[in-house]
Amino acid sequence: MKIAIASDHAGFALKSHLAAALAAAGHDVADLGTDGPDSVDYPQFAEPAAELVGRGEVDRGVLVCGSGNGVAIVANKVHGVRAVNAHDVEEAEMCRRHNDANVVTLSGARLTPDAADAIVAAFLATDFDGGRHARRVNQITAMETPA
Ligand SMILES: O=C(CO)[C@H](O)[C@H](O)[C@H](O)COP(=O)(O)O
Repeated sequence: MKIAIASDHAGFALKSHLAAALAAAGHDVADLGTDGPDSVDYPQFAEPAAELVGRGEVDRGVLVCGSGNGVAIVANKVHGVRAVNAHDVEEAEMCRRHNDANVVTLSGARLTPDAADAIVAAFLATDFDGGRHARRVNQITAMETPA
């Protein structure tokens, strides 16, 4: 799977771990930074990664900041993106099954690498249920201004 990944400084350590783990698992990972622990502004990194998802140039996005909230807010401004801040495996599964989420956001401050690995694995492996959920996702898409 093609995956865009990005973080700010507060997500840098977890993002680095996830980028390496996803590449080792055979995914095609586009790491859009940040590239170190120095303080940066999360919109500068989350937006380009989310744009790749919105344009269909990658299959999914993984974004990390201190809480997972800032990058989720940014990603959800991008046309075609449905981003969810997942705190556990069940949330990751449900955001795929019911919301067809294409970006998962994570807390670099609260998640262990093992917990994040499990969340991302569930996010990548879980299919959209469709059916009544497709009707609702279509209503969300209809709210977006044209690209
Ligand atoms: O956007 C956030 C909060 O929703 C992220 O957690 C950021 O990483 C955080 O705001 C960064 O804060 P810092 O004090 O500049 O490290």
